[in-house]
Amino acid sequence: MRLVTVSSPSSPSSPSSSSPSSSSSSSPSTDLVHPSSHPHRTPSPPQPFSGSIQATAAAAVTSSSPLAPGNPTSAHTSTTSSSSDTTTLNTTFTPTTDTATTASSMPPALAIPATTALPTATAPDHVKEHSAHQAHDNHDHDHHLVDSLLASANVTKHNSTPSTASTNSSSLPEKLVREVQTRIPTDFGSFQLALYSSNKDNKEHCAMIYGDVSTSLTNANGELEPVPVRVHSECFTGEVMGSRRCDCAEQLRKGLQYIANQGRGVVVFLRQEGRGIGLRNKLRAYNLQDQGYDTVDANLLLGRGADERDFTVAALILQDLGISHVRLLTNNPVKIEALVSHGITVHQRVGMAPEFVSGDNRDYFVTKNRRLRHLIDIVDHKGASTSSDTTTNTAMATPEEQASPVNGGSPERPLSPLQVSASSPAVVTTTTTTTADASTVSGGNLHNSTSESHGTKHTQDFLAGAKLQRMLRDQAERPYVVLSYAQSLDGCIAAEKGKPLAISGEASLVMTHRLRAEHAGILVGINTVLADNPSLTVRLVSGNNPQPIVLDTHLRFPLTAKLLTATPLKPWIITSLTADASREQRLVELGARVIRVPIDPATNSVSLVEALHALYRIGLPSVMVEGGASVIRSFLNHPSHLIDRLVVTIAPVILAGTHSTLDGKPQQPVALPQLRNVKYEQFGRDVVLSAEPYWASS
Ligand SMILES: Nc1nc2c(ncn2[C@@H]2O[C@H](COP(=O)(O)OP(=O)(O)OP(=O)(O)O)[C@@H](O)[C@H]2O)c(=O)[nH]1
Repeated sequence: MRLVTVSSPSSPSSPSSSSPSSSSSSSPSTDLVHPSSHPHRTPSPPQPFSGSIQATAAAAVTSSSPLAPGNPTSAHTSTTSSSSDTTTLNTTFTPTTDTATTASSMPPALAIPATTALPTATAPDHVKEHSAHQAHDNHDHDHHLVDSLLASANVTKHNSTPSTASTNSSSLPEKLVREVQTRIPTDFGSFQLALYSSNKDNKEHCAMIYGDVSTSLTNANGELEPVPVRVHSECFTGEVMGSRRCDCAEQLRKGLQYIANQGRGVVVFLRQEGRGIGLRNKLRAYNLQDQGYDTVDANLLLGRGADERDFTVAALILQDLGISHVRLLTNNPVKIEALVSHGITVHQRVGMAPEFVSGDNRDYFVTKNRRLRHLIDIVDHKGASTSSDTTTNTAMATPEEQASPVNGGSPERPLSPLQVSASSPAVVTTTTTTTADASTVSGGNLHNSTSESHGTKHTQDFLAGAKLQRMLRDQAERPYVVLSYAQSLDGCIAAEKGKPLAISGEASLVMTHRLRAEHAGILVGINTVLADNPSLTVRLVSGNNPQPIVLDTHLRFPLTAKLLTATPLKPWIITSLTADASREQRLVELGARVIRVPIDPATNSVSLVEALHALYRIGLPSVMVEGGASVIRSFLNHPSHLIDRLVVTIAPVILAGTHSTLDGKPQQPVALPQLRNVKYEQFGRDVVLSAEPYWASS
C-alpha cells in the first residue's frame, strides 16, 4: 500500500521524506519510456515534491497497483505515523507495467469500502451566503422570483453544498486507491488507463498515462522538463453525446493528442460532471440557460455553487504517479491554484482555445472568462470578433506551433488589428511556482464582485450600480474604467519626473487597495513600471489581486521588473503592431501576455480604444487606471470618453512638482470631462473625491 500526503507549500517541509519519487528502490518502468523524444534524461532520483510530508492538507493516496504490497514484484517501501487528526505515511512507489490488475488482487485491508461513512464536506456559511447574495445581486431577484423560476424550469431547489470554493474545506484526509491499470490503444497512441477510487466521493477517477511520467528529464540547459498534464472534468453531454454547448470533447481529444505528441504526459479524468453538480443538475442548468441565464447564474439559481469541483484528487493522482512538475493544459486558473496549493509546481500553462465558436457556445466561453476567471481567447486568426452568430473557426495551434509561441511581428504571418501572444489564440504560457501562496496566485477576479463591500462610501458607490455598469460596458464593448490617482494640493502626482513618491497617507492607501481588489484589472503606463517598479497587488486589505496591465507602445518592459519576477499574476502588456517580435517572445517566455493593438495617430501611442476593446474581448469586466501622468492625461482627455468613474486622493502636501496631471497642453481639450455626483470622504489626513465624469454631449 502506498499512502502519500499532500500539503500546502507553506507547511513545514520535509522534502526528503515527502517525495513519493525519492525512493532509492524506484526505477522507471521501461514500457512507459519514450526516450527518443527526451535525449537528456536524468535517470533518478526524480524531483522531490516541494510540498511537505505533514498531512496538513489532509489528503492521501493509497495505491493498489500491481506493485503494491502483496505483489512480490513490488518495488515499494513505506513508513507510517499518525496522530488523531493527521496521517503521515512516507513511501516510495514505482509505476508499473501494463499488466492489468483488479481490485481483487489487492489486499482487502487496503481498499476503502465504497460504503465507508465519511462526514460530508459542507460549505462554510459565508460561502453559502456569498452564493445566495450573488444570485440575488446579479438578477435583482427575491426568493419568490427564484422559486418561481425554478418552478417554471421544473427544477427542484437544492441547498446542499452551494460552494464556489475550489479546494475542499473538509479537514478529513482524502484517500485514493489505484485499483486497476490497463493498456488503452487510442487514435493518438497507446495509453495506460489507471482507475482510482476516492473515499470522499466514491467516484472512479482516471488517469490516461502516456510514456514515462515519473522520471525527471532535463533539457539541453539542464533545466527540468515539466510533464504535460491535462486535468479534465467529465462531460457526458459533450464527450459522449457530442453536444455543442461546450468544448469539453474537443479539449479531451486535444489533451490526449498533445500529450502523445510530446512523448509523455497524463490526462487526469475526474468524474466531476457539470463542474461537480452532476448530470441531472447540469441538464436543469441548461434549461435555465435557455431562459437567458448564464452558466454561473443557472447553477446559483439551482442552489448550487458556480463551480463545486475539488481538484485535490488530481494532485493526489499526480503525486501517485510521481509527478511534481507539470505543464498544465488549461484555461482555468483555479486548476493551477489547486495544484500549486497541493505542492505541485506548475511551470507553464498551455492555453486551449476553442476551435468552434458559435451561437451555441459563445456565451459559455464569455461567461467562463468574465465570471470564472478563465483565460480563453475567443478570437480568430484575423482578430475578428466572435460576436456574429455564424460559426467561427478560431485558431488552434498545433502542438508544434504551441511549442514556439512567437506571434505578431513575424514576417511570415500578417499582423492583425489585435494580436494576443502568449495566449494567442491557442497558446498561453504562464509561469507559476510552488513558492507562491495559493491565495496569492489567484486574483484578477474577472467577475465584478458585487456582493462584498468593504464598507467605504466609495467602494459602495461603485458596487451599487454594478448592473448598470455591466450594461454600459457591454454597449461600449470595453471594461468599466475607474481612473484613480493621488495628487498634492498643487496638483502634482510626483515631485520629480521619474522619481517615485508616496503622496497618499496610510488610510487612503488602504482605500486604494480596496479599490484594487474590486477591479478585475489594474492598468498603468510603461513609465510607471520603469520609474516605480510597482507590484500592483492588493496588500493592505484582503482580496483578489487585479490583473496587471501595462501600456507599452515600444515594448520597453524590463525583463527584471517585479511584475515579471515577483508578483503572482504576470502582466498583460499592450503594445503596438510593430513592436519588436523577439522582445515579445522574451517577455512571453517569462510569463507575460502580449497584446498588440494599433497606434492612435493623435497620441502616437497604443490606441486606448483598441486596448480597452481587446481587454473586453478577453473578458475583463473592469479596470482601474492608476497612472502615471501621461496615461491619466490620455484617459481624462480622450475624445471617446473612456472613464466611468474618477477617484482622486488629495493629500495635504505641496510639491511644486514638475508633473501635474494636466500640465501639458491637452491635445484635444474639448474632450475634458465635467464631474457630477461628486462625493468627498476623508481618509486620515487625505480627502478622497469620487465623481462621475460626463461630457457635454453625453
Ligand atoms: N454546471 C455546468 N457545467 C458545465 C456546463 N458546461 C460544461 N460543464 C461542465 O464543465 C466541466 C468542464 O471541465 P473542464 O473542461 O475540465 O474544465 P474547465 O473548468 O472548463 O477548465 P479548462 O477546460 O481546463 O480550461 C465539465 O464537468 C462539464 O460537464 C454548464 O453549462 N453548466
